[in-house]
Amino acid sequence: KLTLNYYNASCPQIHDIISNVVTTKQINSPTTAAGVLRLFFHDCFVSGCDASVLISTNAFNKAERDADINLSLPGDAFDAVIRAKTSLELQCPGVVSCSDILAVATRDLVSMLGGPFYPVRLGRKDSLTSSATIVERNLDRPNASLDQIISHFASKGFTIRELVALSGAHTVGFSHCNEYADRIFNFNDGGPLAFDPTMNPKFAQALQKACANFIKDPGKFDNMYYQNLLKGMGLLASDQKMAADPRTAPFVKLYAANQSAFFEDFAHAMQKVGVYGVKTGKKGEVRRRCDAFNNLSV
Ligand code: HEM
Ligand SMILES: [Ca+2]
Repeated sequence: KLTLNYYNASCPQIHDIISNVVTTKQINSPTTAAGVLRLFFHDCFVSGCDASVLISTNAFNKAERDADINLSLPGDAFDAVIRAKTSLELQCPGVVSCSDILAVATRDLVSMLGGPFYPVRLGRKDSLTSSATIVERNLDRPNASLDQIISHFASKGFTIRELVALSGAHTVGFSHCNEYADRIFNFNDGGPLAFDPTMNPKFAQALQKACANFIKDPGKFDNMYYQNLLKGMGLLASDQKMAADPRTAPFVKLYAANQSAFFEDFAHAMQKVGVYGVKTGKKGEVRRRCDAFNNLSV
């Protein structure tokens, strides 16, 4: 139901406006791109790509963004979308949905980091609800088993190959220490410096020293993530398991060896994420502000 030319008549400048705003934002705050990519994923996997993650909590409702797993989504990512919305409201008031902005901004930022460019179909409506309570059951934690993650992705219609390709998003951005501390300290109660044996020992020891915000390569979207997994240098336990498991390892090896194959599969899977659970027609609205429903009494 979504189309490439949805705003051709109502807001022909949509692509220029979004791309200008997010480019400026990315230059001033280089962590924006990874943040927006994660924000998009956390939006789409929780009740579809409908900007439900952008809603602010108020006295009557604890919104998705205040669910524990979303607290580490960076403010700069939200800010990028809000800035694009502000600019669009000046040029084409009340026309472009926040969920479409998030989808286009994500694509623009991925390609700005050197990742693939892919078409984004438009016409999503924004959600009429946002509830913190449904978030955790729709997103995986790094300590989930690969069985859990695979079956969760399958339940949303994503194949194992698509799971491995989408996880390549972890080639950019960073992870807070608490997300992998259980792998580098006191692993299986083996003492304070015991680490997960699937990790490269030098890597584990370096992380123990530096256990702070660990920068991978926030600046570039490439297939390093898969090459690192093969060297035991995956940060998250869930990622590292993909290099060892026979169901996922063939794809990890393929993408580590062949960046074009990764880009092609990633681009395809991102388009699929982008139409997951979208709302059209009366099932949603075009929000005036991305952080609040139009009917402020709900
Ligand atoms: C398969 C299950 C997944 C798990 C368990 C997972 C878990 C995580 C965790 C724990 C972090 C670190 C957060 C922090 O410390 O702030 C992270 C970061 C990130 N995730 Fe995932 N993730 C998964 C899938 C995905 C997918 C499918 C995408 C996008 C297509 C994605 C995009 C990102 C990005 C871009 C970051 C870096 C964010 C930043 O630098 O601000 N993740 N993920
Ligand atoms: Ca959503």
